[in-house]
Amino acid sequence: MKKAVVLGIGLIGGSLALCLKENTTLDVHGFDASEESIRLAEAAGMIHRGHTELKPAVEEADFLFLAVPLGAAARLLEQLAEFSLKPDCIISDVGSTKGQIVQHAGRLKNLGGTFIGGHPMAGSHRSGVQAAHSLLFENAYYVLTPVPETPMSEVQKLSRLLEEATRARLVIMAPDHHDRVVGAISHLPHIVAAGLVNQVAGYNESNEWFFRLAAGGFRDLTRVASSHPVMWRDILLSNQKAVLHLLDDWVVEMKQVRELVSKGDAEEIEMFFRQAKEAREGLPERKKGAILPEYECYVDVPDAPGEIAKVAHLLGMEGISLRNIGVMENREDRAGVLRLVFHTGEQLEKAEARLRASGYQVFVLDS
Ligand SMILES: NC(=O)c1ccc[n+]([C@@H]2O[C@H](COP(=O)([O-])OP(=O)(O)OC[C@H]3O[C@@H](n4cnc5c(N)ncnc54)[C@H](O)[C@@H]3O)[C@@H](O)[C@H]2O)c1
Ligand SMILES: O=C(O)C(=O)C[C@]1(C(=O)O)C=C[C@@H](O)C=C1
Repeated sequence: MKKAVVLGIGLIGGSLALCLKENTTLDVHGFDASEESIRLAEAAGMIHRGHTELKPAVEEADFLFLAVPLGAAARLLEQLAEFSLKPDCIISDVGSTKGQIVQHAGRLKNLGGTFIGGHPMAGSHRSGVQAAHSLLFENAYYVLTPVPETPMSEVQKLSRLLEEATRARLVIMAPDHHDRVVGAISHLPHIVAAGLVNQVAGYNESNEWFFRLAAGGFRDLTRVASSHPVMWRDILLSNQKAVLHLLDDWVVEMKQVRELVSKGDAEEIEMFFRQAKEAREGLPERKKGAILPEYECYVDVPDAPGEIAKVAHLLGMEGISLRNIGVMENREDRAGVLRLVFHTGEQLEKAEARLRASGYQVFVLDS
């Protein structure tokens, strides 16, 4: 039986291990510096076998996946270069930037097997093995970044395995191209979200109404500011050039808005928002979930006993059936947010109207 080892059983590594175990015939091993994560992964049946020592974990491996923060991934690669891996072993990673790690692997002349950079474009602000789930990558793009020297047969082998395991859409990109694009749609937004939260947190220190009044807009826009600081530190450090360029453009963009506001230019201000709305509505849809698209909304509820039952009862009385219900944990204060998923858009609309009529605040996100 062929062996796959996931190094780092957190959100992404745990999800990948689950996918490999559920959807392939591979013997799936997990390695993590944290004994607790390995214990949890074994207990949840995420892996066939867990390790906290590297050498026995990677021996005889046919596939190795590095799923640790980028700084740790570079150090793990150096350690792997000291072992004699199987010559046909494929080593990949899931890191959010690709240029630096691909270059690093290329320089490690003793590294056995073939290294192919990888990055699933799916994730969460949550981290750790407890946040892992097997549908995380479904229908998401999964980028592979081979270099010209990488044998095509190995790229195909990895691509087929990942497609089978994760049901993601595999795409191939040059590492630098990947870093420029992902810098704009992921790294810059994370910086903006964190900067905004820090700015408002500063105001809130002397006046706590700032956080208390924060509603959908602030919360939607800043969800990702709850992400793992070490992971994001490593992402910015490993994508310095692209991020600096993007930040310069962002400053120009903000200066332009400042100018419009300072001039009181109504027409141009409206145009600024109109252009963004049109562009946002043109984003390609990403349908998640087994087969069905998600018809979902978020409802603010007081964090009190019986609140979930009250919402479910209201909907039940209208004959609206729920496909899924979840409690979001991203509220710092006393209220909570329920995520409701319906089978059809019609049911979603009906539920929205019913809940609003009963005084609930309902948010429907554009897909
Ligand atoms: N979180 C996301 O949304 C997301 C999405 C795509 C890719 N990624 C990338 O995936 C990688 C992992 O991120 P995550 O969100 O799964 O993080 P995580 O914190 O959930 O998991 C990381 C795991 O690695 C372990 N670990 C850390 N250093 C280690 C070391 N030296 N040796 C062994 N184990 C070690 C930790 O104990 C933890 O279990 C990062 O490189 C990140 O850039 C993250
Ligand atoms: O959904 C989130 O919370 C994420 O931040 C996921 C996200 C992203 O920016 O889209 C974060 C980093 C990854 O490299 C890929 C995906």
